[in-house]
Amino acid sequence: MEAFLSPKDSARFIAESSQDVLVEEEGVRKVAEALFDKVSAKEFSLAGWKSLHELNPQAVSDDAVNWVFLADTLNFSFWSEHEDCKCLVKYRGKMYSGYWSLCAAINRALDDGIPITSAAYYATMTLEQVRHVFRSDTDVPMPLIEERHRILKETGTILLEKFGGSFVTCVKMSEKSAQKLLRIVVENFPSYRDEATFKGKKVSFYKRAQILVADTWSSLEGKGDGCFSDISSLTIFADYRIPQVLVHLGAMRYSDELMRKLREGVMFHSGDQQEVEIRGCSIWCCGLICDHLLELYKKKGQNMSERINAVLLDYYLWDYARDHREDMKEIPIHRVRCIYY
Ligand SMILES: Nc1nc2c(c(CN[C@H]3C=C[C@H](O)[C@@H]3O)cn2[C@@H]2O[C@H](COP(=O)(O)O)[C@@H](O)[C@H]2O)c(=O)[nH]1
Repeated sequence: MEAFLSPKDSARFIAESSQDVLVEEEGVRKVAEALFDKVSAKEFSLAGWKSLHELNPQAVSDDAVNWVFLADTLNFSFWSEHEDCKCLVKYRGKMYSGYWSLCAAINRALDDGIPITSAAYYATMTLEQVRHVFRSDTDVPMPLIEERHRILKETGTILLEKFGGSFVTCVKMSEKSAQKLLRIVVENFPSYRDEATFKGKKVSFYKRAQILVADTWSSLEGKGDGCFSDISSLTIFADYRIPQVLVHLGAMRYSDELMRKLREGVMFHSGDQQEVEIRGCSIWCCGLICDHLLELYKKKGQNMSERINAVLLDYYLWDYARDHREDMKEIPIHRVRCIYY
């Protein structure tokens, strides 16, 4: 059976023949220049994963790694039909939305004595128990709750049967290689197989698998079993926020026809040509921004390959998108209900 192209090779192939999404070279250059001074900021650092996000586990521990595995197994599809009518989770007096509503629900369960990050528990949860743990504090439930239940059962059972119930086993098997861990995840956990066919070729994005490797790296602070020698080989994580911010910043552009569909709130399906073009061009665009940033520093005699990679660029742009919702409201997200992002 023909193998899937890697996310990086998929992105190159998609960007080369994309019809409705364009990577703007001039825009890429401008974004790289604008980020030049940001690279040394905490928002562009590995430490930012903990210091900027109170819901992320702060310890370096097996429990933290299993927290990350649970969160990234369910890290998909939080967008709501109406911005003012969405799932919110209240945790320690603060309301959280989107991805952070998932993290708040996980931490709320742990505080209530529910061992939600233990595979032995989540592999056998009933749908009612899943609804309770991930309940919203508004009357809008978290999207795709039935799918989340199915995936918890499937993923928890595999982790118990093949890896002793702990994602730490997978991390140790990866022998400090991000690509090896990525392969272990995609080969063993079906819900992470974020793949498509584009113009006759088998392409991959592996958004949740790649962010799982990245969040594991961050949680372990890039040390010990998390000292991945090839962390820079990962791409950004093709979700629905990164494309929005790239278009907002002028590094990427949609055709008039695609922009019209996005503005009308048209629903796309995972694997549609325009959806694949949005995701593939986002990955390719961010790879060019990274290359340009490294080049700018190289011209100043500085090798920044330890400080600039797609993971840190992604985290920075995703957090930027979070903090600039209002400024970006003219650029609609592309709407897909799927388990991949
Ligand atoms: N590319 C990229 N996509 C990311 C993340 C994260 C969470 N990462 C945090 C954890 C540590 C880092 O420091 C980040 O702060 C979630 N997502 C995706 O976004 C969407 C949710 O968006 P909204 O509805 O606005 O919450 C959904 O597809 C989800 O899968 C990321 O980092 N990069």
